[in-house]
Amino acid sequence: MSTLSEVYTQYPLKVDDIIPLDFDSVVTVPDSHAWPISDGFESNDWLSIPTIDLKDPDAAKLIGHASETWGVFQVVNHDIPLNLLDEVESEARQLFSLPTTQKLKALRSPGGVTGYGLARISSFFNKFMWHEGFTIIGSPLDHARELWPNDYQKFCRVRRRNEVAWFTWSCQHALQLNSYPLCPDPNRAIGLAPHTDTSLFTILHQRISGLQIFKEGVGWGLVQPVTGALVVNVGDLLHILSNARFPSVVHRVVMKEAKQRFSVAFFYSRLLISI
Ligand SMILES: O=C(O)CCC(=O)C(=O)O
Ligand SMILES: [Fe+2]
Repeated sequence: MSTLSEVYTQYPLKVDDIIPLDFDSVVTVPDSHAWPISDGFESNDWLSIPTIDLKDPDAAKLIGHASETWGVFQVVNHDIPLNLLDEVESEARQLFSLPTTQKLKALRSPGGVTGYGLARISSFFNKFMWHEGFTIIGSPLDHARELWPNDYQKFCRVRRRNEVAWFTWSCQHALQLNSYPLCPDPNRAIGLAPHTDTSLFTILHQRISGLQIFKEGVGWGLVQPVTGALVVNVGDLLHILSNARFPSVVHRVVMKEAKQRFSVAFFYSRLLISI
C-alpha cells in the first residue's frame, strides 16, 4: 500500500494550486475567489450534533451511536488542557501573521505533504478558497527554522507538547493548522469547499463558528463552537473499514464572523497497533 507522501510525490500539484492569495493586499474578493452566490453560504442554521461527555460511563455507546447516525459529534471532558489548545492557536496566529514573503519560505513543495500552502483539495475546484494552511507530519523543525530563524524552538516545543497530549496510542497522524483571513465579502467566498477527510477520523478545535456539516434530508448546518470541546468526525478510511456503517461526513467552512478564524485539525490515519 502506498503512503500519502508517495501518492503526493506521484501526483505533484501546479504551483498555482499551492500559493495562497496575499490576503492583506486585497480589498475586494477577486474573481478567482468568488463562488456562485446560490450556494447558501449565508445560512445561519445550527445543526444539533451530539455532545458527548467522555467521563459518562456510556461514552463508548454514545460515540458508536453518534458515529453511525451523524458521522460527527463533539466531546467534552477530554482531559486535554484548555491552555494547550490556546497555546497551539496562539502559535498558529503568529505563524499566519508573518509577512507573506516569510511564509512562502516554508511553502509546500509540488509533490510534498508538509509546509505552508493552499488546501490540497484546491486543485479539484475552479475557484480558490479563502484559506491558508500549514501541515505538519513528524518534526516541523526545518520549516520552523525558515519561518523564525532566531526563535524556532518554541513552535516545535508547543507542537511536541500538543502531540503528547493528543496521542494516547500509536498511529499515523498529521496536524493541520488552518487560517481563514478576514474577508471583504463573506457571502461570495468559501473557507474550505465541501469535502470529506481521508483519515480514519479527525479531531478539530474551533473557537469561532464557520464549520458546516451536510446532513442528508436537512442540508447544510453550522457546528456550534462549545468552549473547550473538540469536534470529532468520521473520515473516508473508517467509512471504508466499517463497510459504510459509519458515514464519512461531508463538511465545508463558510465565512461567518468578521474576524480571522483559526482551526486545528488532527487527522488520524492507519493504526499501528493490531486490533
Ligand atoms: O476549519 C475547520 O473547521 C475545518 C477544517 C477541515 O475541514 C480540514 O482541515 O479538513
Ligand atoms: Fe476537513
